[in-house]
Amino acid sequence: MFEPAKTTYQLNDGNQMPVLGFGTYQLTKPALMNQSIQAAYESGYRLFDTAQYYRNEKMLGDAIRNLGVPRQDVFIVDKVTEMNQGHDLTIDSTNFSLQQLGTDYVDLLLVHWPIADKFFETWEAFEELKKQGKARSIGVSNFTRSQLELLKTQADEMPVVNQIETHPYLNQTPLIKFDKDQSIVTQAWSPLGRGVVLDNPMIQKMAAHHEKSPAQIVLRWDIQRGVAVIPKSQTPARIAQNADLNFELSDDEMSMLDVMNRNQRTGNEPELVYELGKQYKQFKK
Ligand SMILES: NC(=O)C1=CN([C@@H]2O[C@H](COP(=O)(O)OP(=O)(O)OC[C@H]3O[C@@H](n4cnc5c(N)ncnc54)[C@H](OP(=O)(O)O)[C@@H]3O)[C@@H](O)[C@H]2O)C=CC1
Ligand SMILES: O=C1CO[C@H](CO)[C@@H](O)[C@@H]1O
Repeated sequence: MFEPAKTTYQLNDGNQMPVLGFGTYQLTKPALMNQSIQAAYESGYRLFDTAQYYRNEKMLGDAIRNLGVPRQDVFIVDKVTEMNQGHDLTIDSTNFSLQQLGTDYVDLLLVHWPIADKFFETWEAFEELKKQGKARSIGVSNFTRSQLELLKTQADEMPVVNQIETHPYLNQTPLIKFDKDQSIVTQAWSPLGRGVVLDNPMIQKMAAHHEKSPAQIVLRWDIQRGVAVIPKSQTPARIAQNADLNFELSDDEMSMLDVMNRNQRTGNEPELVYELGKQYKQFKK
């Protein structure tokens, strides 16, 4: 039985993280943010995903406070943007993010993208923020296997979450397996491929069969393959629909979804972003 408010993954640091979360990228108007967070909370979402880059932390913090629920009832994910990486900037910008959100801690703090020239010092700052209780859990986003292996050579503690782009057209099966072997929970960003995968005829056929929408099929596939999801919608009916995942895909349906991969990204290629950091390091020498 999938009950959004109660279904969680056990993280490697002992904390629990909801399997379902709500993405807030591009929600930049207070009224729409309020309405969307209210609808999401009522539908059972407890995790809310933001980033310094989204310029909406204050708005999200206000919308959460407007719910009138205890702080511990929600799970806030924030991310330190490329520009704010490095030891001191990570600490300072996170303190500013906490002020913007109006909270003493985030439940999960992520390195938004791996940047070569700030790689280890950023993570050191993350470990300090965790010790100070400002981040209950620490993780990364858009890290490849080789970047996780590199981090392991110096990290005192490894990330507990890797938030990556994954959907049926970018299934990321090898990285998800590697994450799992390292006790890292994979969280899918753009789980709906920003809408692109919803037109797939085979997904539509499965949706008709289950009397569900294509979005529900894709989100259910993620949950059944052990991946956490953070779909975004500003449409109340879709917000509710994306949390209504109480059905099961057969093994055959799971296999069909598993082989739709086209290596098709909606966002940046993590290795390229990382390499740019390397080039910048050379340039500064
Ligand atoms: N770590 C990272 O680098 C990144 C993290 N993220 C995070 O992941 C979240 C989700 O990814 P995002 O890029 O927003 O894309 P999604 O894959 O969640 O797709 C969002 C789009 O799908 C539409 N949609 C939502 N639900 C349905 C539905 N049931 N039926 C039809 N269409 C639907 C939305 O429309 P509408 O809103 O109009 O309803 C919107 O256009 C972000 O909001 C952000 O929090 C995203 C990108 C990168
Ligand atoms: O979180 C994010 C929102 O989307 C952007 C555009 O694709 C990404 O670059 C960024 O990582």
